[in-house]
Parts: sequence; structure tokens; C-alpha cells
Amino acid sequence: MKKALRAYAPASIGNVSLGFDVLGAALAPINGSRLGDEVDICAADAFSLTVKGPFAHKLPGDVDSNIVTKCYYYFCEQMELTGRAVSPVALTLHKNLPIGSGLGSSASSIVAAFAALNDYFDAPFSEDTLLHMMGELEGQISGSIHYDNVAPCYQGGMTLMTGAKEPVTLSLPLNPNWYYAICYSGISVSTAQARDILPKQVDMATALTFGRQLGVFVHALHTENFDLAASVMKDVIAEPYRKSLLPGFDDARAFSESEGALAFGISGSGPTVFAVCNSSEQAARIARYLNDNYIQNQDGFSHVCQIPKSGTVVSPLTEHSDA
Ligand SMILES: Nc1ncnc2c1ncn2[C@@H]1O[C@H](COP(=O)(O)OP(=O)(O)OP(=O)(O)O)[C@@H](O)[C@H]1O
Ligand SMILES: N[C@@H](CCO)C(=O)O
Repeated sequence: MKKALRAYAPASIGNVSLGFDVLGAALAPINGSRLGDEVDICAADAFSLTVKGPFAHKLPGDVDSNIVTKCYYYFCEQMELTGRAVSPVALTLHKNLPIGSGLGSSASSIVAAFAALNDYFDAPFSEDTLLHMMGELEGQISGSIHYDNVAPCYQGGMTLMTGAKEPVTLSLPLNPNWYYAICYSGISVSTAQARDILPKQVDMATALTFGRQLGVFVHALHTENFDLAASVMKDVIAEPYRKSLLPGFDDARAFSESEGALAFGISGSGPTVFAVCNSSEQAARIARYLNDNYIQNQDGFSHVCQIPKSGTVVSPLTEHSDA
């Protein structure tokens, strides 16, 4: 009998303002708590999915619509294509991230599901192959394939998408002194809809700014010129259109800037926002303000985070693991 496992896949910031669809970062609260979905896997007579956790009730009731079920069938298909067999498993999704939050909620479920399946079946797929599988499933949900949540969620750190078959991502240097104040307002923003409101073409000036910022950012991180890196963390692609979906966005930015935040932006397609800070104290002040002023309902929350070097963690599921 194979061992039961649990995969934890962290929340992530898509775009990180300056890298629409091509830059992402994993998140870890500095208080040591977990912020991400978990998927448990164990042997069973037939496939099943059980959904638990604080945001389970916000998902469609039928498990066939759950992205984790789709991951399982897609994984089986890919195994079959490579001549391998899959025995039935029981999966449990702990839905800890709010849906449509901008924290890579569906990505977290997808990554946890594939990581659990891959480990359980003795790692048949490479990291790059798994990333392609994760991107494919993320694309089914959000309307277009983008890796800026699944990649950092799986691999950790801050990742830049290459557009190549392999490697799918490059890992960028991290500044250990940056802290991220993040705040989820409690409302849901559909990624597909937040993509639909964007213009399908960008003008020349915007394209030049986007390219210049990304080039400068990557160089500045590699040369540890972190002030320069922060100075180009500006979203010229999505924020001008998406901020109208986010009540209180301008005030949140104004406060963060008045507190000296290095940068401020929308996490993924929102409504979560993030402020990049030079100290944990500054981040805590901004997180407190956002908690009191940006949150719209009882589902909202804020955290002070850093970008963890590691992403998804798969560990044996023991009788002592939280139910
Ligand atoms: N396990 C799952 N986790 C999240 N969404 C799921 C899951 N299974 C099915 N869905 C559906 O997928 C859609 C996800 O929508 P969307 O991509 O806007 O959200 P998201 O991935 O949660 O957003 P974000 O990346 O901003 O956190 C919703 O319609 C939701 O009901
Ligand atoms: N890059 C994606 C991330 C979605 O979480 C977008 O901004 O649409």
C-alpha cells in the first residue's frame, strides 16, 4: 500500500505589477502560518474528491466541476500516453484560498493536485512537463494559458517565464530585506473577466515602457540594485483598466506611498493588493491600514509576507496532520 501524502501549494502574486503574465512570486506570511491550498492523496477503490476548508462552500457543489478532479483525469491521460498505469486514489482538497482573490487560488489547487499525484506515483513527470500540465489546466479556468501563478506556486521564489518549452521559468534573485504587505478585500474578481476588459493591443509607448522596465528590473536584481528594481515596478498594462474593479484602490495606494512603500500594485487580477516595503514594521503599518480600510466584508484579510525560496511541499500525511 502506498503512503498517504499531503501537498501544500502557496499563494502567489501574478504579474508583480511590471511583468504581465510573465512574472510571478510565491508568498509566505512571516508569522509562519500557511497561506495556500492543500491536497491529500491516498489509495482507494475508486477515485473520489472531498472538499473541505474555509472556502470550500464558495466552490461549485459538484466535484466534477472542481479543477482538482480535472487535474486527476488529465494526469491519468498523460500517464496513459506514456504507457503507465494509475491506480485509483482518494483526494481531499483543503480550500484555504478565496476564489477570485488575486492570490492564485485556482493555481494553488492545481499545483497541489499535480504535485501530490506526481509524488504519489513516483515522480513520472519532470518539473517542466508538470509546469506545462499546470499551465494547461490554469488556461482552462482563466481563458488563456499563463504561468505567473502556477510557476512560483510550484517552484517558489520569483519566477520569470521564458516562453520556451524548457526551461519554462527562470528564477530571479530575491531581496531578503523586502517585505510584502498584502490585503485581500473579500470580494471576488473573475480572472477571465478581468482579462476581457483589457485592450487586445498596446500602443508603441506602452510596449517600450513594458520592455524597458522588465529589462531594468532583471538587471537590477542581479546586480543587487534593489532601489532601481523597485523604481520600475509599475503596471502599464492592466492596472489602468482593472483598478476600476477594486473599490478603495487609489486610497490604498496613496496611503502606502505616504508610508514610504517602495511599490504598490494589484496582485494578479485582484482584488488583492500588495505593497513592497523596506522593513517588516513598515509592512505591518500598511497591512494594518489596509485591513481597516481596504477590506469590504468578513472574508477579507491581510498579512505581512516575504517571498519564500521554496514553493510546493509534499510530505507524508500522518494521523497527526490537521484534518
Ligand atoms: N479548486 C478550485 N479552486 C479555485 N477555483 C476553482 C476550483 N475548482 C473550480 N474552480 C472554479 O474556477 C473558477 C476560478 O476563477 P478565477 O480564475 O477567476 O479564480 P482564481 O483562480 O480563484 O483567481 P485568482 O488567481 O485571482 O486567485 C471559478 O469559477 C471557480 O468556481
Ligand atoms: N497574469 C494573470 C494573473 C491572474 O491571476 C492576469 O493578470 O490576468
